[in-house]
Amino acid sequence: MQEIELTKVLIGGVSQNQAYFESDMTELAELVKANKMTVVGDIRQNLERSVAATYFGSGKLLDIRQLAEENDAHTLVVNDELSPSQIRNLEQELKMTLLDRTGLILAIFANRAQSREAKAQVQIARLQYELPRLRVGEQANLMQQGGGPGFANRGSGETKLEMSQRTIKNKISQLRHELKTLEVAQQTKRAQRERAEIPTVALVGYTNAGKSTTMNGLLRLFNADTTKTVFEKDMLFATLDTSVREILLPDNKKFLLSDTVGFINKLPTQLVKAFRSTLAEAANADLLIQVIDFSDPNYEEMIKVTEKTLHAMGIDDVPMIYAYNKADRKPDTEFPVETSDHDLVYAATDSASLQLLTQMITKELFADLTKVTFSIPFAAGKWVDYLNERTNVLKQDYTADGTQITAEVGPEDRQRLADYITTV
Ligand SMILES: Nc1nc2c(ncn2[C@@H]2O[C@H](COP(=O)(O)OP(=O)(O)OP(=O)(O)O)[C@@H](O)[C@H]2O)c(=O)[nH]1
Ligand SMILES: [Mg+2]
Repeated sequence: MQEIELTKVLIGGVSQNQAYFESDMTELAELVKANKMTVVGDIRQNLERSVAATYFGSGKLLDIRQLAEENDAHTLVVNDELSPSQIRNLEQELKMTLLDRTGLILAIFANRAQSREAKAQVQIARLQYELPRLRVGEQANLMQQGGGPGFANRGSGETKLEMSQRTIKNKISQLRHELKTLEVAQQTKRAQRERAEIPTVALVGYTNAGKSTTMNGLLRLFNADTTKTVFEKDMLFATLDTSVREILLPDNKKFLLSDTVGFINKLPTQLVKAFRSTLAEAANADLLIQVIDFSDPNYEEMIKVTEKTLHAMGIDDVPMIYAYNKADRKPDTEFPVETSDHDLVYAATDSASLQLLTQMITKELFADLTKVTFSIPFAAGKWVDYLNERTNVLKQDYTADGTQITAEVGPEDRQRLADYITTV
């Protein structure tokens, strides 16, 4: 019963005349929705600086109380990360449950995490967030009971009311250890792929920009097996796990494409750290595609947030294509258009757009391919299979001595098959 009531929330924020306050609040409402709660009221206050003890000024607290009663709301979600004492004071004054932006994002991640790795990462982040907020007594931390507004009952499991700081710290190191083991397995997989020399591309960007839709579009265009598509939805943080898929192009070139977790303004620092290993796919990629929701008036700020987050993750030196998506929603915008070598305007739902994106990816990944003719004796026939499987074969003739084969190959293959080269 209580849980149903807790899903009705008020959202609130203190504006210090920030340029992006309005869109921040809209985003907060979206986050609330993504956490399966309903916004029934909205409170804003213009202050030079938020109040140290209670975030809002005292007059505003009365307004909030009234609005909460009128709308039967028992939870207040605020747009900033509050200090533990601010949360405590507000809960006491308002007789409401308080959830700050960080707590809300952590809650979404906790409810949405699927894989063991994502679950462990999110749980570490949550425990780090809770550590300074541990409380004893009757108002004790709702989140730990699993029945709070933030976290659904399933998931993290650490439900004891009085979990001591030490227990939490132990739990964190245990989870870190578990994560290490999982990471080793991932690294092995990555190393295998690297040995196979298949170039890798990672889709990165702000949450809801269209990364998963782009991935699925490319899969539908080039892969017969459409069971490999990933989850896409108009919801913040639809994707929490990295998925890697092979894209095989008609000319036999192939690359691996990964879909990754989206970023958001004020992404909790605990999560940035937690997701570093998930984003290892992006860090090790040969090329990043930054997907941008071009139809969002705030897209430039979203690019900044993405770049800042990538930088915080130590991902700085990977070449990037800026893919301005959802052009179909932007009036008077022509698409698909390659605006420069590293920029395109497109729609992930449009196949001509996906073809253009593929061309740009191909140009970047396979720039060092050259046309080479090999003469391969029958005894070395396995190399004929090798070339047919792995490269774009342009011509193939069978002669008395063996196979004459012309293919587009990279420097490694040229070296590997150097003995058989006839013309370059
Ligand atoms: N009109 C239009 N909608 C799009 C386009 N690309 C994506 N969308 C929609 O945008 C929403 C978000 O798409 P996703 O692909 O799930 O976004 P994402 O970047 O993977 O988001 P997260 O996983 O949350 O980080 C979905 O409702 C898509 O249908 C596009 O080119 N045009
Ligand atoms: Mg996604």
